[in-house]
Amino acid sequence: MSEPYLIRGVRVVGAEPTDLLLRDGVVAEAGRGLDARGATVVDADGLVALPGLVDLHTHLREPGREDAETVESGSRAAALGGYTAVCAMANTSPVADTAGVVEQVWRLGREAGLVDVQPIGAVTVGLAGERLAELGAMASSAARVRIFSDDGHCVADPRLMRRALEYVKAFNGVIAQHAEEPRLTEGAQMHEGEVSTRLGLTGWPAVAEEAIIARDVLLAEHVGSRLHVCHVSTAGSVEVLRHARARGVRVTAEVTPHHLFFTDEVVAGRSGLTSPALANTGSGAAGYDPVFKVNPPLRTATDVTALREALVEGIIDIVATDHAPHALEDKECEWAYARPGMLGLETALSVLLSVVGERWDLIAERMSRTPARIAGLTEHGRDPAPGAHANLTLVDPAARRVVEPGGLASLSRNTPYAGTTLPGRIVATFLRGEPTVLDGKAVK
Ligand SMILES: NC(=O)N[C@@H](CC(=O)O)C(=O)O
Ligand SMILES: [Zn+2]
Ligand SMILES: [Zn+2]
Repeated sequence: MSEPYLIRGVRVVGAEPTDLLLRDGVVAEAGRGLDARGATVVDADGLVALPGLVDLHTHLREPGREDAETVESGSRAAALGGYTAVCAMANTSPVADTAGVVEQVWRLGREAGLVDVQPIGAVTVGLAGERLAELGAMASSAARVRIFSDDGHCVADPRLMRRALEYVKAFNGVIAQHAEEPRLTEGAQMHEGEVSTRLGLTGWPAVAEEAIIARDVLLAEHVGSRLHVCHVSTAGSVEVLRHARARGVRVTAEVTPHHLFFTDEVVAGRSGLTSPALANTGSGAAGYDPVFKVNPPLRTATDVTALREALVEGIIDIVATDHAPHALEDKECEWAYARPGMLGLETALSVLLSVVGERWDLIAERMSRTPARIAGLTEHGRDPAPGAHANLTLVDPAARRVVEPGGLASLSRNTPYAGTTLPGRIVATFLRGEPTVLDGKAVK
């Protein structure tokens, strides 16, 4: 059993300061002026406690690309970002399409012991989009997989998608779709629009995303299954989701921090929004910087505004990082050859703070409670109150920091926020009452 911790004077989800006693993995007591009784005291004056953040969309790269990230390094990045649980995407090598691979990832997560690593299983064998993977075996494995995704690829075949949705109903699973009609994005390099025309890069049209979401919400409605939409990036997608919600379709959706923050203008070397958070964006001044290459691509200011409004309104349920580490040789090369994807775990909370301000209840809802519910992670996503598992993070909202790629715990360096000043700092994170981060540093 872990030693007890007394967190002194913390504002739980922004409320009036109180003390929290963490003992035996749970919040044992809450209230002012608690007796330390041998517990280690953490002075949390001015800090806000949030339920430990839960990321529904993380790429950990193990097995296969341990040079870019491992379960351990990604877990450390997650803890430093305030996370207590992450869902690990299946596009590893080998692909997480069998009980064996998901159990391996799950076990590596337990060994690292920094966050709960919940593996996501592939929908199709090898992500090839041809036949269903062993969904049932992954669900009944030790990893207890409930989310399935071919992320990186779209399950483009409508009949396969239908069968996957039907199959996972038996164990209340969910299919997380990377919505991209592949025929509409062949050779695509960035968002299709004014900027792509100016730069002479092949465009990735918004309709390639919207068409798949429209199809999938209709399929989910038809078979009565749960659908989750990964990294929603366009205003049109928000409208499709709004329509589906009104019809009572069981669909949830995520947006990434980067789609809330950047526009396609950064590809041309300019910041596209007039938000003060963007005025100090330090990187990308030269244009064509592959750090901004991502799938789906960064969109227009109209899209960013629609995504922000949808997140506040709840049409988009959660923020998920799509943390996508890539080795130097895959990113520091010509735009066309660079892999898509950017880091996210260590900056997500700060980015959301810069976008929505100190709306702590909204932040807790979108970054912890709802993602925990979608993933079925019952030990997570509960506000720190007596009886709850002691999975929480302490944030200093007054702190500011300049993001330095070399200072990140991720093995990769592809952060789009290099040189950017962001608000907020994670001071401590606790997983079942044990600190994984203290004084802003990883404990192990
Ligand atoms: N987002 C990305 O641009 N890349 C992701 C795959 C994905 O999320 O589609 C990756 O695995 O690198
Ligand atoms: Zn994806
Ligand atoms: Zn992804």
